[in-house]
Amino acid sequence: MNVLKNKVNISIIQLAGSKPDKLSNLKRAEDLIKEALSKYPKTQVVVLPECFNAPYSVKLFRKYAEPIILNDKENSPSVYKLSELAKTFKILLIGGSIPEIDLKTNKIYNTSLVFNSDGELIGQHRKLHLFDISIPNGITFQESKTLSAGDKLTTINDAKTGLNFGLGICYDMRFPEGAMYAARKKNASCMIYPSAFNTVTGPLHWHSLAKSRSIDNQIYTILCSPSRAEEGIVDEFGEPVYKAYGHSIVVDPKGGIVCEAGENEEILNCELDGEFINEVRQAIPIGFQRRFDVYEDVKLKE
Ligand SMILES: NC(=O)CC(=O)C(=O)O
Repeated sequence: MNVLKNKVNISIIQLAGSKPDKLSNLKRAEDLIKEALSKYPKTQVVVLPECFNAPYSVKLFRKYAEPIILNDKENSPSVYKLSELAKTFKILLIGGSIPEIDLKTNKIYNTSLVFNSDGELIGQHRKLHLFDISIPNGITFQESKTLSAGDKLTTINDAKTGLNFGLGICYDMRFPEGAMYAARKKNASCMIYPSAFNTVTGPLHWHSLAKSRSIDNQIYTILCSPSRAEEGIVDEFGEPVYKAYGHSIVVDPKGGIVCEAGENEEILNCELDGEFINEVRQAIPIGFQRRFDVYEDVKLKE
């Protein structure tokens, strides 16, 4: 089966770590999307990083959270802006992630929204695996203190670009089942993870995880991070809350790095090529060679 019929051109925007002013974060995203399209006019898909509209901070998620209401600039300014940008620039926009409040339950989620080139919301992923870790002399982060976890895997098929992809957020990439489900069950050609690793876990695992998700499933893996400012991501008092790793990256189905950013604000651009996926799968046909007679099939539910 042809996993991706036509080549798809994608720009990955390594935005500056978010500042306390939400509207200026949205404006910065708009400016860099404009820049991406003027530098790379063939761009069909744009990806933004995790928590691109607010400081990445357990204490601040609730303060910055907004409900997902369409066409409501006042109450859902980020949702409004993402839809407008997708429509204005005629792009499939993977809108990083934003803190979301569910007004029925009052719960907060870390949510990625996807808009097609008509500005329609075609997908929504709530971070499934919350980033709760404690590395001695390294970093402690407990998203579950204020966030709730999503309860669904997400794959999205965009009819206009022909891109069929799995979507996860950051820590989700550490759990291979999401990528396996997207690639094996849903025929996805890539996994896209808006992310924000840090300067402790980034050097440890960022590249290896991107390569693993690609090699295991013979798909493209796209990680989009905020840039690493000297002072890191700060709160409204200028206190550092998080230092993002940077190094946004695209890994191909063979495990090769297609492009990688440094630590500063930067725009990556490349093409996703379905023919290359086919070539890799023919050369190393692991898709047909699984030994479910020896080990049980992984129970990937619909
Ligand atoms: N920020 C995250 O969700 C994940 C992360 O930094 C890591 O897994 O490391």
